[in-house]
Amino acid sequence: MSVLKTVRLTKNYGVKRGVKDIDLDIEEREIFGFIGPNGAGKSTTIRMIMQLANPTAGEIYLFGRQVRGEMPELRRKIGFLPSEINLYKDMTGKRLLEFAARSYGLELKRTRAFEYAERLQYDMNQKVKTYSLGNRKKLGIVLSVLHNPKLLILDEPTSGLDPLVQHAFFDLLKELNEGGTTIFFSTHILSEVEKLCSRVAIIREGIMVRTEQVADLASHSRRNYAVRFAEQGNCIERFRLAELDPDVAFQDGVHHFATQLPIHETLRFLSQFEIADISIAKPSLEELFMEYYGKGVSAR
Ligand SMILES: Nc1ncnc2c1ncn2[C@@H]1O[C@H](COP(=O)(O)OP(=O)(O)OP(=O)(O)O)[C@@H](O)[C@H]1O
Repeated sequence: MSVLKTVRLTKNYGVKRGVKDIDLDIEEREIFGFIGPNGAGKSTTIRMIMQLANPTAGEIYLFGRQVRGEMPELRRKIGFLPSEINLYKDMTGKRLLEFAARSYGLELKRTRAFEYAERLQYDMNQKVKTYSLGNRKKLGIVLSVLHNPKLLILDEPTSGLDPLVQHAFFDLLKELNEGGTTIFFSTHILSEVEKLCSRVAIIREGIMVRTEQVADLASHSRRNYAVRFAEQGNCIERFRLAELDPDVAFQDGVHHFATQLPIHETLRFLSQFEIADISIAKPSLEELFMEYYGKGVSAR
């Protein structure tokens, strides 16, 4: 079942670019990553899903129902962590959590909030105005999961968390997911996607460039070649290697290039010449992302 779906979701900020034609479809129990560089449009998309910003065009479906105006019964099934958290500063974290629990008809001590706080090393007895960024984030996280939501939407949840707390937080997310919570989170950090997600959507300059299984990302046809020919020296021009890759480079006797051509075609081309040594490697996930981020990849 689709838990969160957007169809051609678009937001224009006057003449400024927001996001265009965002199509997401997140299945029940997925951990889905929404990755893109700063300013790509992640928060804009999430704010529309959470009805904090009005779409210019497009549709949003939550749990199979189209979102139109306020829908408090849907909101109760969702846990949300905004990228910037504004909270009542004169209250302690505990008071705020009590307040939030009550709004869901729950008693704080009957929720798992104390356990979560301990796992995230969060002292809920301090007043919010004394909080560091990390502590605000921790409170935001506990607030977002307090009511055991079916869908958790997290906008850059790890910024401000130290590595130890991040680790505890990821464990918590995995556990919630195993318990049935669908998770959608935005990030610009690739390793977070690799660690947690089954699928990922890549957004760049307001446009989704790809949605893919994380496991499939590294298995694309592009391969990195390193070739040493029997003939000494730089053979790029002599062997017309730029036909395989205009960015071919020669270093320490080895020719380096990458191509999406089928391997057998590349080898057929290269075997016109005497090869002393060759290695063929899959690109790393990091390289693939840099390609999606950096170059003009056509939207699909
Ligand atoms: N309220 C606003 N008014 C005008 N432009 C906005 C507004 N909010 C966002 N934008 C613009 O929309 C684009 C997308 O911004 P958004 O905050 O959604 O990106 P992001 O992917 O969440 O970035 P980051 O990782 O830096 O948080 C940017 O060009 C930004 O300047």
